[in-house]
Amino acid sequence: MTTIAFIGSGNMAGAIMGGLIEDGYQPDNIIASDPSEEKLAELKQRHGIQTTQNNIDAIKRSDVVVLAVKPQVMEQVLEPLKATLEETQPLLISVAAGINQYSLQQWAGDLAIVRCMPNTPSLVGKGASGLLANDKVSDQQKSITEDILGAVGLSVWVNNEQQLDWVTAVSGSGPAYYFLFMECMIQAAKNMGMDEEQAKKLTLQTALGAATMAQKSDVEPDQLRKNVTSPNGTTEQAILSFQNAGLDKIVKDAMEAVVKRSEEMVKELGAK
Ligand SMILES: NC(=O)C1=CN([C@@H]2O[C@H](COP(=O)(O)OP(=O)(O)OC[C@H]3O[C@@H](n4cnc5c(N)ncnc54)[C@H](O)[C@@H]3O)[C@@H](O)[C@H]2O)C=CC1
Ligand SMILES: O=C(O)[C@@H]1CCC=N1
Repeated sequence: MTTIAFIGSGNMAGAIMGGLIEDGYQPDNIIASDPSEEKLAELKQRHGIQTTQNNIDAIKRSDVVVLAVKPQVMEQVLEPLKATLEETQPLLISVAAGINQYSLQQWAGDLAIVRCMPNTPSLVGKGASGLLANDKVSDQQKSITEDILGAVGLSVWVNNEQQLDWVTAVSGSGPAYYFLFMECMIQAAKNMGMDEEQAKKLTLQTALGAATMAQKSDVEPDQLRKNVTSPNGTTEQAILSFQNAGLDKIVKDAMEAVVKRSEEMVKELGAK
């Protein structure tokens, strides 16, 4: 079985590791590397995986290296690892937002690199990832990448960096939009006087029910919405309220802001 090292073992790495183990991946074949003893102890206790504070040691023992540190520290994290990476030639998968293939190749060396944009629902096997390979990635390495990300949800290959920015706007950042919407619904229900626990239970089940219906049904989301919206009924008033507030523009602006920030990050943090 392929051994996977995670360089950086925070939220995103933890979500992928958790999803892999949930899917039956051997914990012995996962190595979490992180400076935080506390995070490593928690991961070891929860998943029984191998842990280390030594990135080089983790790389030497693995076939696939997942880079899951914050974009702001990627360059400094890779600098002391470049020689080992070039020597051992693992498949490198970076999940960092705003760090493009060019920068990764400059900092990590001449390797097979997949730039991946995953999302945190990977933790519960419902991840959605975009993948961009450089020309060093073989078909076999593509299929290993698909197996890893496939174990935690669905994945799609894209052809260029711009398409990966679009993936970031849809699914990378997307879970946060739905969480925000849940927060707003729970708060509004509380303001009406509903018990918080009840509001939370009903809101989450409604989100799950709507997503499951949209995924399982052949009917498009707009028709599913119309099916809930009786003429002159209650839902119609909510939909009108959203439309009058310009919800379509609000969502469009938010997603365009993600793409803009991704492009800015490439300029701010990328290799010159
Ligand atoms: N959180 C999310 O929803 C998503 C995050 N990402 C990307 O994933 C990456 C990680 O994000 P999060 O997991 O949210 O951040 P995080 O802060 O939870 O995790 C980063 C981890 O890197 C560790 N770290 C710092 N310096 C290190 C070093 N020298 N060696 C090894 N580990 C080191 C930190 O201790 C921390 O545990 C980012 O680049 C982000 O753009 C991508 C998609 C979604
Ligand atoms: O907010 C971020 O920068 C990361 C990338 C996508 C989701 N979280």
